[in-house]
Amino acid sequence: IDEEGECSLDDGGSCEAQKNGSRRRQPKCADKEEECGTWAKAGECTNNPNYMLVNCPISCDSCPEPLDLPEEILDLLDRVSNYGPYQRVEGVDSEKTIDVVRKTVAYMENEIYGEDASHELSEEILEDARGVALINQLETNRAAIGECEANKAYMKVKCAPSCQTCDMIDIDNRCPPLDESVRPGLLPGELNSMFERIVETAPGNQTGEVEIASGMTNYTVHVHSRPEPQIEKGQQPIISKAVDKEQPPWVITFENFLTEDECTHMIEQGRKAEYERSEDVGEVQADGSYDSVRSTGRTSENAWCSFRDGCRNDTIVELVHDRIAKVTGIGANHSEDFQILKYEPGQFYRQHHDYIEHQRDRRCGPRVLTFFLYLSDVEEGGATNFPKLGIAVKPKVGRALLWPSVLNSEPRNKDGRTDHEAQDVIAGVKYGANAWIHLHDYQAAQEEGCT
Ligand SMILES: O=C(O)CCC(=O)C(=O)O
Ligand SMILES: [Fe+2]
Repeated sequence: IDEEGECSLDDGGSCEAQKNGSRRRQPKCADKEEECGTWAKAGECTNNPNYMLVNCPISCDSCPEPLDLPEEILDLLDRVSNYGPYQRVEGVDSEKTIDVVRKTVAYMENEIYGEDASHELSEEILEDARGVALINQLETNRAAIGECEANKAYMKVKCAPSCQTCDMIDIDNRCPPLDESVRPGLLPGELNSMFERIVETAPGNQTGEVEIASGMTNYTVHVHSRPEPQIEKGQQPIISKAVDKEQPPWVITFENFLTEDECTHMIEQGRKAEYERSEDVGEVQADGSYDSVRSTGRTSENAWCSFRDGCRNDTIVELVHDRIAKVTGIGANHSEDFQILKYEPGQFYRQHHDYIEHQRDRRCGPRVLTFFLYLSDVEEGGATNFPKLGIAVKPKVGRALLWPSVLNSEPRNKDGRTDHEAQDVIAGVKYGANAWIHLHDYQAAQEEGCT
């Protein structure tokens, strides 16, 4: 402390503490395992921070700076360290954040680890509450600014301790089974009748004048593959798996499904949401979600057109979702957010199927249809090829491609014949968009973290 009574040296706060006359102590910061040092040397602090920063803070050099804080808060921070890494609480929301920390610690000590705790969460899930959903700075801050309510699906699982929702980490608690009385997007037999109706009613396929309904375009439909109608000696179409397997699946394209302006607008929306390297579905996590993994079979970039970036509720984007819903007869709530794709020369997506097995038994149900939109012309390459069907569709601005991932007789089950690939773009840039349509309400399932 200098002559004017001010602290002239930056000594990490010790002088300030002396000056204010407050007592100073460091939160108890200790390694909890003997192997901490060895693990830290092996790089585990960066490879496995969820575990290491909680259990080996000394070896990871993550002990907090000496703090000039009241005893009650220091004590609180020590108790937090039983469940997550040390945190700094600072900034404009620090009062609210400290409140969240108080509630969180009490919740963990009593309702989760207390002697009278009545939950039935497994060890694995509790581990997850400390790992994936550990109490960290970011999550308490988010909880403090009301994110537990505003961003429910994510927060209740990924920030469960701070939102006091650890029971929600268990997918069985979070996602009760779907009400059997809810009508699925397709009943057995409706896949064929849907495609037949789409072909028959395409405005561009009509002879004579047609009125284009509001929000719709004057598209024409081309059939690349279809099952021959199998009509019982009377009138009813035969709905059977045997017939499904004998007959080729539907693949149709739409010309002028989108206007050029709509295509440009969607590409721009993708830019706002930011194109990033595309990923595939990875491994199941303790909370029942699946992580995403980079794969060598898919080298494009994509952007999700979600509410988060104001994309899904963009006027044109909504118009396109509604157009697809009118054509398929399946509500836009059954559709995932558009995944807007960008392929530069040399980029591709190797042979795969869009059906995701684990979703068959989830609230959203499986993907039943892919409505694929071509948003740009491509100079050379970039066709969507169906190797098992001998069909290749070239990109063209405004064109759309529709195919099923499931069987007409069993809309929950995969039709393995609609494997496809995005061939290498050779010259130009290809933009496209996937709308994956599910058997059930995908948007509702997504909001609950149940996909
Ligand atoms: O880009 C294409 O033509 C198809 C893309 C595709 O199959 C996918 O994203 O699942
Ligand atoms: Fe695909």
